[in-house]
Amino acid sequence: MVIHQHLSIPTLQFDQYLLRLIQKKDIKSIHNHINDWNIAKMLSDVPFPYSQELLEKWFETTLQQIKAGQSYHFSIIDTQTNPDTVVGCIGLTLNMAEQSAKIGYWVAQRYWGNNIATRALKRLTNWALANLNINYIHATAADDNIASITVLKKCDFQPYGQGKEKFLARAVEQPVSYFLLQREDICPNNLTPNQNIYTSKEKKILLVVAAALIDIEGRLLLARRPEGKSMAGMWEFPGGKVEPGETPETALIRELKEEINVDISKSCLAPFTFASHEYQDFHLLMPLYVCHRWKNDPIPREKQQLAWVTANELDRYLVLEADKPFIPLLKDLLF
Ligand SMILES: Nc1nc2c([nH]c(=O)n2[C@@H]2O[C@H](COP(=O)(O)OP(=O)(O)OP(=O)(O)O)[C@@H](O)[C@H]2O)c(=O)[nH]1
Repeated sequence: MVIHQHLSIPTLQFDQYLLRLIQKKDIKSIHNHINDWNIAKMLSDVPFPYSQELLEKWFETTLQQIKAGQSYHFSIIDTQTNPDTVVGCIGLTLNMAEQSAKIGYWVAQRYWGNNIATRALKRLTNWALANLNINYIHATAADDNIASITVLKKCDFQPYGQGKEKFLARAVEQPVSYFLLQREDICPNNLTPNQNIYTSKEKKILLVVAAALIDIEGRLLLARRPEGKSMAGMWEFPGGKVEPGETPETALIRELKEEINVDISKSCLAPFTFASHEYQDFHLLMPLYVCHRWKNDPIPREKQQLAWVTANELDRYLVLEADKPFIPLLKDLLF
C-alpha cells in the first residue's frame, strides 16, 4: 500500500452513532437541518437561506474531492432511530502541501445536549491522525460560538490565534479563534511500563530493535503505528522491545514474526546503524539491522498499514523522531 493512494474509508463508530461518508440520499435531511439560522450563522461558508440547489452543487464538488482523496465528509448517523437518520455532519479538508487538514462540523439543533459533536470530533481526529498523511488538524470557531469552542477544548485542540472571517449567513466579518490539534496532543510518546528499562541517572534507557527490510526491487518496508498506540499515524521500522533474557537478534526475529509474519534467520540480520534518542519520558537505544532475505510475504498482523517505499518516496513518510537520522543513510543504501 502506498500512502498517496486512496484509503478505503471505514465507517467510524462511537456508541450508538456512526460516521459514514455523505451520500446523495442525505441531501434532504441535511438541507432541513442546516437551513436553521442557529446553525447557518455559525458556519462561515453557509448562506442563509440555503437553497437545495446550492447544497446539491456542494455535494457534487465534495464527492469529487472525496474521490480524489482531498477531503473526507461524513454524515453522523444515529443507528438507534433509523439507519438513515442524519443528526449532523463532520468533515476534513486536506492541505497536502502542508500535511494538515481543516475540520468543520455541526449537529442539528434538536440533537443538541447529547455530547454528539465532542464524540464525533474525537472519533474522527483520532482516525485521521492515525491514517491520513497529516501532522495536525486545525479548526476555526466564531468567538460567539461558545458551544463549539468548548467542544474543541474537550478534544484537546489548543488555541493559537485570532482573526476575522466573513460569515456568509451574517454577511459581515466576524471575530474568530483558531485552534490546532497535533498528534502529540492526543497520544504523547509515553513510556509503556516494561521490564526492559535500564535506569541511568538522567532517564530510563529503553532497548528496542528494528529492521530495515529491503526487497529485490530495492524498496524499504515501513509500518504505520495504528490508532490507539502512542504516536499513531507515524511510520516506523518493524521491531520492538527486547524482553528480559533475549538477545537483540532473538527479539527482532520474534517481533518480525509477531508483527508481520516473516521468518528471518539470525545470519540474515546485518547491523546497520543505531538510534540514541531522548524522548520526553525515556531514552531510546535502538539498533537497526538491514535484511534482504526472509520467508513469507510481510502481512500486517497488528492492524498496522505497511508500505514498500523507494528511496525517492522516503521523504514523504512521517517517521518517528528517533528514526529521522536513518533516512539519509537508507537513501544512500537504496540508491
Ligand atoms: N518498533 C519500532 N519502535 C520505534 C521505532 N522508532 C522509535 O522511536 N520507536 C519507539 O520504540 C518503542 C517501541 O516499542 P514497541 O514497538 O515494543 O512498543 P509500542 O510502543 O509499539 O507498543 P506497546 O509498548 O504498547 O507494545 C516505542 O516507544 C516507539 O515509539 C522504530 O522505528 N521501530
